[in-house]
Amino acid sequence: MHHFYYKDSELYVEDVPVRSLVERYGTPLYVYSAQTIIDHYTRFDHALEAVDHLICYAVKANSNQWILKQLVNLGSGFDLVSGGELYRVLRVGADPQKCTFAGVGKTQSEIEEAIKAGIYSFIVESEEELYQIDKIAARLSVKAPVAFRINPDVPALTHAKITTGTDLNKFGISFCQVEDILEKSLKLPNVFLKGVQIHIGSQIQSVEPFLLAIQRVIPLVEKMKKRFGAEFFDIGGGIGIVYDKALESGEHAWWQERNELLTLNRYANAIIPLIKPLGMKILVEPGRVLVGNAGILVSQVIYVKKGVSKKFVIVDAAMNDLVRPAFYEAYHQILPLKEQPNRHLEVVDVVGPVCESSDYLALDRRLPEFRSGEYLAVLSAGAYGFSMASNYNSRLRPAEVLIQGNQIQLIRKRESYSDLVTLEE
Ligand SMILES: Cc1ncc(COP(=O)(O)O)c(C=O)c1O
Ligand SMILES: N[C@@H](CCCC[NH3+])C(=O)O
Repeated sequence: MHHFYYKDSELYVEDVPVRSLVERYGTPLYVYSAQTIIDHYTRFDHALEAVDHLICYAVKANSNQWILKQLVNLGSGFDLVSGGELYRVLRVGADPQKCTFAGVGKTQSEIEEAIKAGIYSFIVESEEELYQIDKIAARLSVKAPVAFRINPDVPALTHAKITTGTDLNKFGISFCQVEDILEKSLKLPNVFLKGVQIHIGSQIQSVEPFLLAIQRVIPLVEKMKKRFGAEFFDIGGGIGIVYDKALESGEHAWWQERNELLTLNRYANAIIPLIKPLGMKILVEPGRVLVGNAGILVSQVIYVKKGVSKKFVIVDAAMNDLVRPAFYEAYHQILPLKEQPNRHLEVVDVVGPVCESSDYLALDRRLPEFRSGEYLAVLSAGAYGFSMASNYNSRLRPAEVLIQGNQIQLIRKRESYSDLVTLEE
């Protein structure tokens, strides 16, 4: 579900023609729909209403302050993985008591910053980290809240690079080591057990891996509640979204819930019978499912090149702007800003100007013929799009605009050449 659709053959975001945005702000340009984020958050919140819950948005998915502000206004908490993310959420008025701090490599200064900010809980990923938190908390004369991230060793049935819950991954404490570390933690004077967390991966498209992981850890979670006073069970994020037919050309944007999709309701209905009997506060850490389909990346065709074996549509957005295709062979739907029903379809690679053969947005994609100067939209780019962007090849990172109804807000300016070098002076 999202608010991108065609009207009179023009691509719109909410009440605004995308064309008017590129004329004003240029390309490449990230365009977000605020209403889509609000709708997703609200749906998730309703879907979980049978349990005492807190949604902690995974800031890494899209960390623009104005996006975070939308989520603060909705009452969201935040899942953080760095001091930088903590800094961002505090700046936009997030309640630290709704923030968790995960990540395998929290530094001393990050731990200190999080304790001083008064976060709800650390999500501890190793024994050494636990001792470090205890030591820093002692120095600050406080008791720090900790939750253990259990690695349940289950397959997430997703891309290997975004699987996190098996013993081959660096994340969490192995299922079989948790009790031993828990016993040790009880002897530490400056930490106390607040909860348990799992997060098995990202872009998961069926409910089974979630069920398997939850079922696997439930006996341990119960024990941690009854014997050691854990108050929350954080079941992580990872819910996948639709990338292939995010918007069917010619159709209205409100795509129907299709049977095969892992919808928020389906997810909630499947897991609630398992977690409700625990009587604990349930945390979820969604990133992609809240913002993924709320953003597009708009780009202009620079050249069309007919090679011997392939035809290349060369655009002004590249892997530095959206790395997912290069990094995960990810599929993002591509649409013209202006529908041209009379154009014939052809198979092309849509590529950027970066000097890497993996710099592509689409490979062997059947698309309506594009001509230089025309615009296209790469859909479902709201999560892990700008937040993973870089300045590789000394390219300037794109501007970002947020739309709500007919309101247009430039939420990040396009970088300039001087931005590239200011920190080197
Ligand atoms: C600890 C943790 N929580 C939440 C998320 C959010 O994941 P997703 O965007 O797939 O919901 C991630 C990223 O995979 C993560 O590492
Ligand atoms: N960055 C990844 C997801 C990883 C999520 C963080 N653990 C993506 O674009 O799909």
